[in-house]
Amino acid sequence: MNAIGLRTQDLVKRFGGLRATDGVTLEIEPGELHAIIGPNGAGKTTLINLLTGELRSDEGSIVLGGEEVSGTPVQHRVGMGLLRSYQITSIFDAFTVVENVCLAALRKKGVRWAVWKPMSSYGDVMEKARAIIEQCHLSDVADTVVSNLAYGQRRQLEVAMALAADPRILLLDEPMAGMSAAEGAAAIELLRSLKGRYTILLIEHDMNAVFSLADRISVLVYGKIVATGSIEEIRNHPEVRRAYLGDDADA
Ligand SMILES: Nc1ncnc2c1ncn2[C@@H]1O[C@H](COP(=O)(O)OP(=O)(O)OP(=O)(O)O)[C@@H](O)[C@H]1O
Repeated sequence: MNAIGLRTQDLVKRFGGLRATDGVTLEIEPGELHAIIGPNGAGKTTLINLLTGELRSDEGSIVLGGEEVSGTPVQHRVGMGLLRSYQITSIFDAFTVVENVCLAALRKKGVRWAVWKPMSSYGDVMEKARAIIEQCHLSDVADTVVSNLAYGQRRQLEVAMALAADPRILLLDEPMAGMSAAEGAAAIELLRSLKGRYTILLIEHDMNAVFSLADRISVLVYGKIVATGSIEEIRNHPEVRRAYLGDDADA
């Protein structure tokens, strides 16, 4: 397994007087699917931005695959295999699905795409792209121009493009947001098929998705982790029920 782990210790991010990340200590094992849940404004996106390097922490450490990375830029962490499913690379609407996945793979290899060369001339990359597309259940639309995709397919493509860059740890920020029930079910299926092969940090509001996929869950409230544990432990945790699920929650 190529997956790497991630640890944070006493991580702090302040916005003026607000501690959006307030002493977060997390330990994510290689190959684990670890979900982070929490109410709106709890600091989930801020935490992801600290992990990718888009934001700089004020205090604390981030250790990726054994290396302290808290002072390093985004590209260094991408080079270590830390990939975020959106934003890592822009999708070209006028290109097909397979062309977009090829571009993501080429970028990772440091190869610049020569516009006058047909994609098919990048044989090995094309082969890899097709395999990833199949894995992401996008084969039927592989040669479709992205602007014609359904919303859910576009979100699957974002994951496919992250996979094309050979991730060792994937950060997924609400991958099911805005999806229909059928699209959400397809996305859950995709994530299930990726489980164990990559380390995955999943931020998701859809509790069905979280409870059906996560190995462990951490609950973030006002910038602090109030609980980390298995699905059962989180479901039954009194503070979690009070702060997040609602005291009468039986979900
Ligand atoms: N750049 C910023 N400047 C000032 N305050 C910020 C900034 N970014 C986030 N915040 C504040 O930090 C807190 C955490 O925000 P964050 O977006 O990380 O929460 P979240 O858990 O991702 O929320 P949501 O579930 O609604 O996406 C919020 O109070 C937010 O208003």
